[in-house]
Amino acid sequence: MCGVVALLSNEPVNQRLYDALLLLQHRGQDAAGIATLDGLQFHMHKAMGLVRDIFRTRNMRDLTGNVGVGHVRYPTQGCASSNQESQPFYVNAPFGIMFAHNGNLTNAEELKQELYETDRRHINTTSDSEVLLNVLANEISRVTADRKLDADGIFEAVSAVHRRVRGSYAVVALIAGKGLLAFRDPHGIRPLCFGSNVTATGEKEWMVSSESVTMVGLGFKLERDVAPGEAIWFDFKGNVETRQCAEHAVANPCAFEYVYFARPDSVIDGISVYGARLNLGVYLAKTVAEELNLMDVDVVMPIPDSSRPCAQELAKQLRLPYREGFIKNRYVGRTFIMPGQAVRKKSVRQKLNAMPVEFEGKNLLLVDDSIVRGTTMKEIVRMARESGAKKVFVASSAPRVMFPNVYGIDMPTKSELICGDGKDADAVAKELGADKVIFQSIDGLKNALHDLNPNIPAFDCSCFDGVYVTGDVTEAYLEKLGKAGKAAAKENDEDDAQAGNVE
Ligand SMILES: O=P(O)(O)OC[C@H]1O[C@H](OP(=O)(O)OP(=O)(O)O)[C@H](O)[C@@H]1O
Ligand SMILES: NC(=O)CC[C@H](N)C(=O)O
Ligand SMILES: [Mg+2]
Repeated sequence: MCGVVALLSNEPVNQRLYDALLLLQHRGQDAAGIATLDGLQFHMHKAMGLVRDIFRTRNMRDLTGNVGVGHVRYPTQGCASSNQESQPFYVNAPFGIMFAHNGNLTNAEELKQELYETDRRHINTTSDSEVLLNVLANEISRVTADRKLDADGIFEAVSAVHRRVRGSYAVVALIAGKGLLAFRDPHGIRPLCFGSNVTATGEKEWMVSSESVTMVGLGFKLERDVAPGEAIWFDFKGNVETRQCAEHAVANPCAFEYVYFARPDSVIDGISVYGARLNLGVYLAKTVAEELNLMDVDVVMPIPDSSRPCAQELAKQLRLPYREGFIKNRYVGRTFIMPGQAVRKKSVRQKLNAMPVEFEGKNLLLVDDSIVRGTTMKEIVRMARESGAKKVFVASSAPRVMFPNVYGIDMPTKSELICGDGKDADAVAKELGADKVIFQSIDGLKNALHDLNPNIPAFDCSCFDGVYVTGDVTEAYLEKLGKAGKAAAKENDEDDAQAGNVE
């Protein structure tokens, strides 16, 4: 999962793009970048690392201009440790395009070949985002071969992109001298919204962003989500046009955004992420009440951070005391989105500390938002026992994660998932060393989200139910992805070992 943002104003945007990226940091911790456009000249600074470490005053000073795009990266394809693959990406023709992408293409390999053989375009990295940019550039080139670029031409190009590209993509693209384009894949798997503000001189300025939290943080009014398949064109003359560019657009937003990825204070496709997490607690409480004798539970305890709203609501529903027993070191980032398994493991230990007073002699019901590889929960159960817990029950607000995710969450192989081999809850409990493990049901997850926006026909729940909404994901593709994922994981672990990040 990555974060994208774009700003179009009549005032400088560098500082505000930086502020927006800080608010999107939870979506990607590996690399970040900002590009601005000043007249016809792009300025860019991108590097590996966290936003606050990458941008120095001298970099910020160089990012002049009143329009720009930004990106925080959590790699899903290509090389995690290469600055070459951090975003924004740039192509100089047609016009000069600066581009940022959140998502993952499922036909990137075929497109790469097609781009070379047919469109005579070379892709120099292993990033699918560079592929997507070149498809877009090629289609804009084709449309403008014999006419000037206008909104119709832009929308025609995006329609062609939708016809050629499969997978998930939420995109912002800045075209030199022309305008700012935003579009979302026909299933709307990854989030994208836009908002506006009035500047000191009374002119309207625009922001496009992965999450609405940036609108609130920067004083913009959220207009709405970009619809699945829709494109929005903000030209530099001040016109804004929107069009549905997909033939069969249907909303299938990713359920995992609500479970874990997005910030709780964002609203995605009309659903408050915080509200979704509370409601997941309501449904999870029902399952817990069926499967556990509540007399056996002394306290409900969250695993900070993401599970807190769910755990609080669950405790309220079950009329059980809620206690914080794990204290989080606020200087350690999210562990799930770190690229190597060894460093993830080490970080869980650095990140969470148990307070014995909340554990000694007690039966705990630990609540986490998800158990994916089991890295977090294995350590947590061990720490709970070491701190004197009597019984350790575990509940997960997400169902069992059994299938790889191909739409922008880095879990490409079944073998790395604790439930990838179909393990049931009892077998998971054994592996984690817990007395019992209870998972949310898939219906519980779907209902918890549907309750909050019945207009969404279906959510992408592929990592839970194996249903891939784009319809093109084959066993052969998953096998190939698995192999690439394993190789990347090995490389990341080796890099971490070399850098001394792990023992
Ligand atoms: O089973 P695993 O593979 O360990 O993955 C699941 C865990 O990872 C995430 O936490 P993370 O530390 O990334 O972020 P958080 O602080 O937002 O909870 C998530 O909230 C779970 O705790
Ligand atoms: N998580 C994402 O959105 C990643 C974007 C792109 N696929 C990359 O690997 O850089
Ligand atoms: Mg967590």
